[in-house]
Amino acid sequence: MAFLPCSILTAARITLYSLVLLFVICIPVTGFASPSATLVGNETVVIDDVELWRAIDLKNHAVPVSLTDLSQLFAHANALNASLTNQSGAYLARLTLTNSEDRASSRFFRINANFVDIGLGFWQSNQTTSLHQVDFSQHHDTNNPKLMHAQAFELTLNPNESGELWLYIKADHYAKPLTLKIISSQHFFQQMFMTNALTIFSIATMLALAIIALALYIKTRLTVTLACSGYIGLHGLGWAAASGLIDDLFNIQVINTTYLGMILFPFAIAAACQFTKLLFNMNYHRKSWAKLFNYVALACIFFGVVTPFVPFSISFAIAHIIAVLWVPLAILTGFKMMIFNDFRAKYYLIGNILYGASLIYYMLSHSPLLPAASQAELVVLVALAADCICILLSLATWLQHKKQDYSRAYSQARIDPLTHAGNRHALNEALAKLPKHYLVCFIDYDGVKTINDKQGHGKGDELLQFGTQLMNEAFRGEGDIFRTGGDEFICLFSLKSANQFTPTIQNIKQMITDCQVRLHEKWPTSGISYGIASSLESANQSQCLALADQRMYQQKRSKKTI
Ligand SMILES: Nc1nc2c(ncn2[C@@H]2O[C@H](COP(=O)(O)OP(=O)(O)OP(=O)(O)O)[C@@H](O)[C@H]2O)c(=O)[nH]1
Repeated sequence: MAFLPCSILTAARITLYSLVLLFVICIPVTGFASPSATLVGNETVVIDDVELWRAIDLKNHAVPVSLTDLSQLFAHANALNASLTNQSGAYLARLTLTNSEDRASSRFFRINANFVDIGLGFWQSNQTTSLHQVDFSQHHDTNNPKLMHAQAFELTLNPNESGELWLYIKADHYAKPLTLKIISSQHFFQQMFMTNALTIFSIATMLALAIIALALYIKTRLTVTLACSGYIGLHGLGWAAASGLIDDLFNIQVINTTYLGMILFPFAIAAACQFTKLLFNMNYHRKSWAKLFNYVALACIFFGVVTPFVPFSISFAIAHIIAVLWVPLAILTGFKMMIFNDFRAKYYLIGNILYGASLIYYMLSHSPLLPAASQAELVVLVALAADCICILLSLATWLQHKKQDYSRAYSQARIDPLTHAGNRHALNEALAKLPKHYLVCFIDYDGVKTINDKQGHGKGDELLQFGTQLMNEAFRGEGDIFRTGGDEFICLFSLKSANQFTPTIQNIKQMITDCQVRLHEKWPTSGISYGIASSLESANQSQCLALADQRMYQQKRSKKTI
């Protein structure tokens, strides 16, 4: 009986020690257990970044080149408890892969990272000893698919082949969860087409609109068009860089161009501030608003200059804080301007609401609220392209109204407000355009002073208006009439050849006689005195005008002496 409690105690001790030992052994085993994937048919496998990547000490390691390097790095790597979003540095992943098919299976491995300085894949098959290496680094991915907003490489597994895929990645910033998607060729090419087509279309739209705005600036020299070009163009260039398009097109080795998007963004917003200020004429109508936009623009330029010299994660944060502050400011401005009945606000507001909505989607896609939201960058990019179209439309509306204002001012400066005949300014322009052969007719109304004195100035005005109307009707299509003084008018007739002089002079005389008859019916005490001179009789226009004036006075004098 004494033995029993002792053996039970020992057994309990052994069991306890075994459990502790098992627990101690299991911790690292479960902690470092590699995820695995089995390739079946066309199925897409998604591996979450939290369970995939292990953090490597960034400073004390060399880029792995062999299986031994990989194993050693992996042994000292730290498991992650969180997503790689907003992290930076070097990470390693080990994944057990099995091709369950009896045929070779080709798969694309899509790593959800925009910015990648070093990206290496190593395939160690269980069936062979050689280590197959693939480089998907941004600078060396020449043999890999050119996929915007992410990195990808292809791997073909033999029938029923299995093994381990190692992934080594290093970057200054991971903007989103570093999910790994293993996709069949069929699905990958579809996705690649859509992603690249939409990205290139959106960026091309932005750059084309920026060129249009720049062309408008060259033609009009209006600063608002230059600010518009900067606003749209810098956004377009920024996205071309951030999406990887510039890297894929030009393969620039000096710098990793994907990082440039964040550096260009503050400058794009500085241009947007100036565009907004100029579009709504804030310098004249809303000076405090103009000041605010100037300060925001200056702050953006400051951050734009600073960003290349700070760690990229800070540049990334600065750019995103600017976006989060800018969009509500732009929407608020659009709303306010709509309240002030400003015609330019319509497109401006629509564009910024679209862009703002896409940014909310982008932020939700990086939060637990909307984890299923995908292709957030693409959504933002397409919305931004639509925003840029709206921005150019608001500029077009601005220019249209400016043109109308200009035409109004132009005609107001050339039209006599009482009679609506051309004024002296218009006469000078018309004289400059006269052909070789022309006729000048000087006209002066008779008895205006008497009408003014006896019936009042209003009646005198009516006489001048009625007389101009009569002559406009009579000369329509043949001559242009201008008011040069109180009751003095000049009519210019352009002729195609010298043999038109005689018939045209006859015609003018007949037309003025007809006008006189109708004028007399309404104003019996008034009349028209006129003198005609031709380019044939004079050496220049001044002589011709003086001759016509002289003849008009001769006629007026002869009337008075009768
Ligand atoms: N109602 C009116 N009168 C004007 C206007 N501009 C000038 N006048 C008058 O037109 C007259 C022009 O002077 P005159 O040509 O000497 O006057 P008139 O009575 O036509 O004399 P004759 O030409 O010699 O027949 C002056 O009395 C001006 O005050 C105007 O815009 N409206």
